[in-house]
Amino acid sequence: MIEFQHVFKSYGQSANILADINFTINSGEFVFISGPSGAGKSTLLKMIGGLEPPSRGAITVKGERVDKITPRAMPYLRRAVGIILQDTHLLYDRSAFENVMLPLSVMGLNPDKAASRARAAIVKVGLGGKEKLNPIALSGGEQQRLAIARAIVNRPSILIADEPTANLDQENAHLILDVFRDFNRVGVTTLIASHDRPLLQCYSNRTLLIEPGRFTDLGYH
Ligand SMILES: Nc1ncnc2c1ncn2[C@@H]1O[C@H](COP(=O)(O)OP(=O)(O)OP(=O)(O)O)[C@@H](O)[C@H]1O
Repeated sequence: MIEFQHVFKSYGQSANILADINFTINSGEFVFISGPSGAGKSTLLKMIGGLEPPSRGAITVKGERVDKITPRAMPYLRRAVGIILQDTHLLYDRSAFENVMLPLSVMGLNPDKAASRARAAIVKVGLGGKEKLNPIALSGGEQQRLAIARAIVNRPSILIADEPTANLDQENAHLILDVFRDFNRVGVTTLIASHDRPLLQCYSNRTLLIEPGRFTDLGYH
């Protein structure tokens, strides 16, 4: 489902941040990308989502070569991969509901159908009853859950999240990971970058470790 073959990445003239990365993630897996700050976790996730090109190597997502993606194939990738970046990019000039509606409006879905899907997504992340609030009125953990609702509203088969529990206390961090777990249980392939090893150890999963100059597939625990 996601395959990296001899992938290298550097920014501009800088040295390689990621060098000769090889791995395969199968459909339905729950994978953590772990490692110290600055090692390249965000870069790896962005490359899967087609937001950052590799410098060299092949990246295949759902049978599409992302490193060679054409503008025509981009909407397919956008729908297939739900992305939650470190900055949630929520819009504070509209309600929680309107934030979740946004990706559906872009797709041109029938408004009634879109509204019921958006409502269902909000309920799924535990924010039922808060749809009319501006995201600014939500707690950090709730804003993170709203970003998850917006990422899954298009029913992607892959969900990737960059440090979704950063700045959250333990209880809220677990709530967020439980939300991802629930989506994974219904078949969504899930990748989460986090440097919080103790938190990750609470979940049975596969871990890919990125350290400066080194990539290790730690397998399942
Ligand atoms: N757009 C960019 N242009 C230049 N350098 C970049 C860019 N994005 C990331 N980098 C550099 O690449 C390296 C890896 O960054 P990345 O954000 O992927 O690491 P990370 O493991 O996700 O870190 P963190 O846990 O702090 O988010 C860092 O040295 C960073 O400064």
